[in-house]
Amino acid sequence: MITIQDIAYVRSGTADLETAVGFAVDMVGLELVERTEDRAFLRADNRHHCLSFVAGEAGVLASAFTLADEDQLADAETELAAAGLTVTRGDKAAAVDRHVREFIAFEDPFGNVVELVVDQKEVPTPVNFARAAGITEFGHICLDAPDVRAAHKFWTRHFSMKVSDWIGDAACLMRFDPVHHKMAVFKGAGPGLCHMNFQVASIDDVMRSWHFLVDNGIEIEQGPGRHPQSGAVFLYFKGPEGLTYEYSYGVRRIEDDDAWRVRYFDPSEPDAIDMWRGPTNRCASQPQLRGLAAG
Ligand SMILES: CC(C)c1ccc(C(=O)O)c(O)c1O
Ligand SMILES: [Fe+2]
Repeated sequence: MITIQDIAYVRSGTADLETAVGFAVDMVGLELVERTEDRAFLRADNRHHCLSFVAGEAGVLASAFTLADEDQLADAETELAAAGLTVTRGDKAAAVDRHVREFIAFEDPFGNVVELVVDQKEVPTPVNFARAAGITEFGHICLDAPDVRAAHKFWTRHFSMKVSDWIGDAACLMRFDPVHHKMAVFKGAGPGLCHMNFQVASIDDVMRSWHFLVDNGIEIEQGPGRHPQSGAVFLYFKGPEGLTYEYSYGVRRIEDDDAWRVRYFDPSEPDAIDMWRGPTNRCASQPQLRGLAAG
């Protein structure tokens, strides 16, 4: 069993570094910590970065989680290889590029590239947010997979993850610490990053950002709304090259694992992911998920 310590970062390719960075800074509000000709690193909290862009082909390159130390990394390497996965150890230059000491990479059963890292660099100075979006931290990663049940099996068999809630066969929300979920899987045609989430300090922040993003002509995918699963007030919006960002406020904590009863939400219900039943542009390509699709 591989014990996950936390989420680390999303690494994304971009065919237009300038635009990708401009959006992450000016719209999302992240701090640009480092920029070279073909790289950019952005942060939302004390992690050196939670999002990096690499100039090249557009699309997510990897999603990363931290492990406690090298021994755990070596054990993870052994366990995943024994499960039949191809596991690659990052070389020194690649580790430096990720601002971690060591890492391994593998593809989940659906082709999502996942990196497990040790000693992600911590930056203790307060974040110099580019705008007052109220971001408090990098909240969660949501991956796409065509078979959410199989993805749940993979993540709970090999990793210290527990399901918090199901949204039918459309989504599985998982936790590895008291936060309701820091990892989710959403039904998609293939691998991909469904979205990356940032927690904000108040409902006012969500609502203010909604107006700000609309005023700036940004595509709102869904929200403002309230997720019945985590209880969080949310807003999804689209960045360049299809990268979806989510702000949310008020995610539930599960302090007593034994007392938590996993719930099952019916994705065909209109309030499956939004108790406020607001409109959505989400899942236009998957009308079978009626509660999650444009209504
Ligand atoms: C629809 C997606 C997977 C989803 C569902 C519920 C929550 C939540 O309860 O906070 C999310 O954050 C989601 O992204
Ligand atoms: Fe989310």
